[in-house]
Amino acid sequence: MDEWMNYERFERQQWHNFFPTDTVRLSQENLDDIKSLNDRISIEDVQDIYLPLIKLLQLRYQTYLEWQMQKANFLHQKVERVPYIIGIAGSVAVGKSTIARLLSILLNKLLPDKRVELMTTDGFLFPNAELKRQGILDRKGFPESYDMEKLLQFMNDVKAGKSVVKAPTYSHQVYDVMPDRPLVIDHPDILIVEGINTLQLPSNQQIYVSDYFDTSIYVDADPQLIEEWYLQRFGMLLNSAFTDPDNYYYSYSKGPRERAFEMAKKVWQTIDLPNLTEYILPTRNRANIILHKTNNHVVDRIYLKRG
Ligand SMILES: Nc1ncnc2c1ncn2[C@@H]1O[C@H](COP(=O)(O)OP(=O)(O)O)[C@@H](O)[C@H]1O
Ligand SMILES: CC(C)(COP(=O)(O)O)[C@@H](O)C(=O)NCCC(=O)O
Repeated sequence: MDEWMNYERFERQQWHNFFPTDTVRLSQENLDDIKSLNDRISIEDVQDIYLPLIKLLQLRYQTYLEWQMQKANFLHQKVERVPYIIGIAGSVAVGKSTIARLLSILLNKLLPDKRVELMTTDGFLFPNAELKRQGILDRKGFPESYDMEKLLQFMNDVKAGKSVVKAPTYSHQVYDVMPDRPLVIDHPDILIVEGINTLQLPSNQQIYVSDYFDTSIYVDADPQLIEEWYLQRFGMLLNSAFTDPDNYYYSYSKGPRERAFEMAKKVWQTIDLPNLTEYILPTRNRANIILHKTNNHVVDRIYLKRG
């Protein structure tokens, strides 16, 4: 069966024409925020792709608020403010967290009176010590390496409107979870949840994390390009490790650079690529929206699920 049959496909120019963004002026402050997030993000992409996407998300959000009100009236309940949750999935290093942060800047611009928060599911990985104990350190990122029960409980608490919910965090530099640095989510209007596993069915649970999503986005690209982006990011991690003995990559940064890159290439080939092929890519067509990227992270087409 054609896995694309329930999607409509839009080319870049066509997508841009749905919402000619000459009408939205990004302030210098917005541009500075975007550039400080990642100075390689193309502002043309922001105008052509992400602003129309934000407009679409805004329309979905308005419908959601309306539905919350209708439902409460029907059930004779008080209208509660329930966070709207946007999920972002895709391979390691495809650019999920960059897009998540960009969307949060743009949502703040378009909906200044709404509070937007951001979290990543990396924090729900088991600590390295536990992965070692189970003999699965080389399976980091695979479904069994996450505490999915804890993640589902987190999603449930947020959707139930609990006011202060803590999420554990992860550091790429330390290469481990940071139990002392939880992220506090305090009843946002919109929560963006980003992670490779956000559209997966946990192996030992019956609930999908995405059951809590009001919109889901899958970021897609050719695995060969993603490998390139993975190695570029590795290069940046290596550069910043040089002066920091606590950094996981410190010893690699002191040795020959080619050796470090050989190691990173091997990690991509033996861990992240098989994870993409076996567990992440098969979740692609659960997403409402698929963003397809080509060279230099440029989005060349977008798919919208019908209905
Ligand atoms: N739009 C973009 N333009 C340029 N570089 C990008 C863009 N998005 C991501 N990157 C770079 O690609 C690499 C992977 O991005 P990241 O957001 O860390 O991916 P993920 O969260 O999916 O692992 C990083 O080095 C990041 O700076
Ligand atoms: C922590 C991660 C699973 C999360 O992925 P990301 O935030 O990069 O999308 C990944 O970065 C990772 O560490 N994978 C294990 C193999 C590796 O070192 O790349």
